[in-house]
Amino acid sequence: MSAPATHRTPPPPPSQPTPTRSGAALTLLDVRKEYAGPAAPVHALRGVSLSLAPGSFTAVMGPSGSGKSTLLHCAAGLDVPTSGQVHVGGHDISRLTPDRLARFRRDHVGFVFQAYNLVPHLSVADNVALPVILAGREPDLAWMAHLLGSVGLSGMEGRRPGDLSGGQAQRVAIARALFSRPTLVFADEPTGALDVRTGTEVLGVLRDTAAQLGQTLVVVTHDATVAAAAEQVLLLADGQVVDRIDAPTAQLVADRMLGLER
Ligand SMILES: Nc1ncnc2c1ncn2[C@@H]1O[C@H](COP(=O)(O)OP(=O)(O)OP(=O)(O)O)[C@@H](O)[C@H]1O
Repeated sequence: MSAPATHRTPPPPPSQPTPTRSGAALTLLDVRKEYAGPAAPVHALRGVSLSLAPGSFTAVMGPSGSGKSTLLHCAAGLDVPTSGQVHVGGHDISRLTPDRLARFRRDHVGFVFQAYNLVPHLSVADNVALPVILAGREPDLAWMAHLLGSVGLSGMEGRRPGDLSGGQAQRVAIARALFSRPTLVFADEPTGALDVRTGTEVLGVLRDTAAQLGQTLVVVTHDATVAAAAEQVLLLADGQVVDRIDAPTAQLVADRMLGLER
């Protein structure tokens, strides 16, 4: 990945180098996002450029309101930037029509939310298969069995979400996100609703399964321990990437975050 900082150096100035697009799983070029505010527009992203290598695991951290979720949503095709480009597999997805963007998400993106977003009256197996069924495709049941085994849910196919612990429910959400074999997997605070031990286990499941499948993983988190499990951490402040930490440790991430919040 090329992003705008070097290993363990002070934060760079806000201007960011343009990364190369060749061979990257995901490239953002000068992405800006404005929302209408009550008085003035809110500048949620102010020119983010980055490039993620295929199969890499990146954590995104930053103070509340710094633009983390907006960044994830623009990169995943859940939202459209006001300007700038989002390249996936050589295509700029930032200017697709809503229909084509929906098809892009269905075929290329897995998303894990903090609140699991499972359908309560459907079984574990049906929750996992739902996006594929809604896309009009036949679910691959052998793949389902493999995936549920990988996330530690073998034998729980018939349970309803209400009969699962928080950690189990998030494992179902992870299996659902990975079931269509997406190239990009995004997770917004996937451990935010879990206790520390369960969160660590669930994150390990997400990281290991995505690594087995060669997927590019991007996780937004407030937790320095979660971020330290990534290969690199991007720090956002006021809508810009202001630092990057390679080979992060929890202490290093916590220290840099403290620096940002001062
Ligand atoms: N739909 C929206 N309409 C108007 N403003 C928005 C909208 N979504 C986000 N914002 C604003 O954009 C800025 C960035 O929000 P975003 O949710 O991306 O930040 P965040 O870093 O993910 O915050 P948190 O850590 O609190 O979840 C904030 O000022 C927020 O209030």
